[in-house]
Amino acid sequence: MTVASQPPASGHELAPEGRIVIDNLTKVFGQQRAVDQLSFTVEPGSVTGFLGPNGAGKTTTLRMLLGLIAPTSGVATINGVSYHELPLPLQTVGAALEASSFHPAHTGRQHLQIYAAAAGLPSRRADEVLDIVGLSGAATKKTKGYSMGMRQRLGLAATLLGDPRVLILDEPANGLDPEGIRWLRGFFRHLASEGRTVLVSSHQLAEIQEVADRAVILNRGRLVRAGTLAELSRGTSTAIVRGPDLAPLQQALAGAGFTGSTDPDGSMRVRADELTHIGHLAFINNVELHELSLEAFDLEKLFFTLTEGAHQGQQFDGVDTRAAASGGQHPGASTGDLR
Ligand SMILES: Nc1ncnc2c1ncn2[C@@H]1O[C@H](COP(=O)(O)OP(=O)(O)OP(=O)(O)O)[C@@H](O)[C@H]1O
Repeated sequence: MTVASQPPASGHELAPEGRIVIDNLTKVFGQQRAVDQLSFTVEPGSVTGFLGPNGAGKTTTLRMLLGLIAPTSGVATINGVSYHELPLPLQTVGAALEASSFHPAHTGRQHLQIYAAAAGLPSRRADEVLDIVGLSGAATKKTKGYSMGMRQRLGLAATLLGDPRVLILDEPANGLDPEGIRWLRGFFRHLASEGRTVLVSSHQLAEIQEVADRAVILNRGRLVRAGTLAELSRGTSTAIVRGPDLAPLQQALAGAGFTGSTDPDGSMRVRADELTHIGHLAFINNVELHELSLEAFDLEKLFFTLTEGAHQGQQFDGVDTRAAASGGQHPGASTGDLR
């Protein structure tokens, strides 16, 4: 598959092709601020997870981006213009916002041919996109006999019909088994390596960690954090410290500006990207350690830390971890906020 060459939009030649810009976007439904002064950028050549719990405002944001509803204020652009101003929208953006429904008596090929015809695309595109998603073997099979994984692939195939530079997909990993997730990861990477923009919304954070290299995290309509997964993990890693008497170390850590909490079993969880400083403080304070380890990065845990402060342990320095996560610093920490 090759990247579609798009003519630059007249008057917007400077806007990088495939870039999505959400700028101060707000949507109010009655008393509800579904999306609240949201700003972030999605760059081409990457897979970006658009993450948030149910009701965070993901779908509302994507609907505004795709021109399906009007913002209360702010703008959402693709290639520097709103969706309605795109000269070739279907060849620029492929989107699947809700779980695709298929006519059960149609074959996969027929389903795609209908979409291709509606978009003014040649019928042969149906077979080309079936091939791209690995469904050629099921082209003549009725969709009622498709597995969940095959349905997901068929939905993806439909978004690829116009060979778009930008892909916007809602929960594409839903219902996929580990093999399906592995395939999806390779597929997204391939699309991104061709220079496409892949924006994938999900509340399944563990799955997104497998497929995305960047993430935009949303909660209650507002941006919580945006960056590469590596950047997001920096400054939010947790060191686990165990020992028979950690009180002197806890005091030393708080004095050195570390934040964290103590668990009921006496162990400590300390915000840190590496262990040298903590190990040194333990050494100079004569504190016996039974464990000093870094917890593996887990997007799901990060998300709950950022949005709810899910860890229930007692804060040992009085600093709310959410404050630290949204800009506070401790030695070796980075906010990871790219905006
Ligand atoms: N047309 C509407 N009228 C009134 N309220 C709405 C409308 N659409 C969305 N909302 C509200 O806006 C908030 C954000 O909803 P949205 O569907 O964008 O969230 P989401 O992050 O996509 O959630 P989910 O993962 O459940 O799809 C919710 O509180 C929802 O009830």
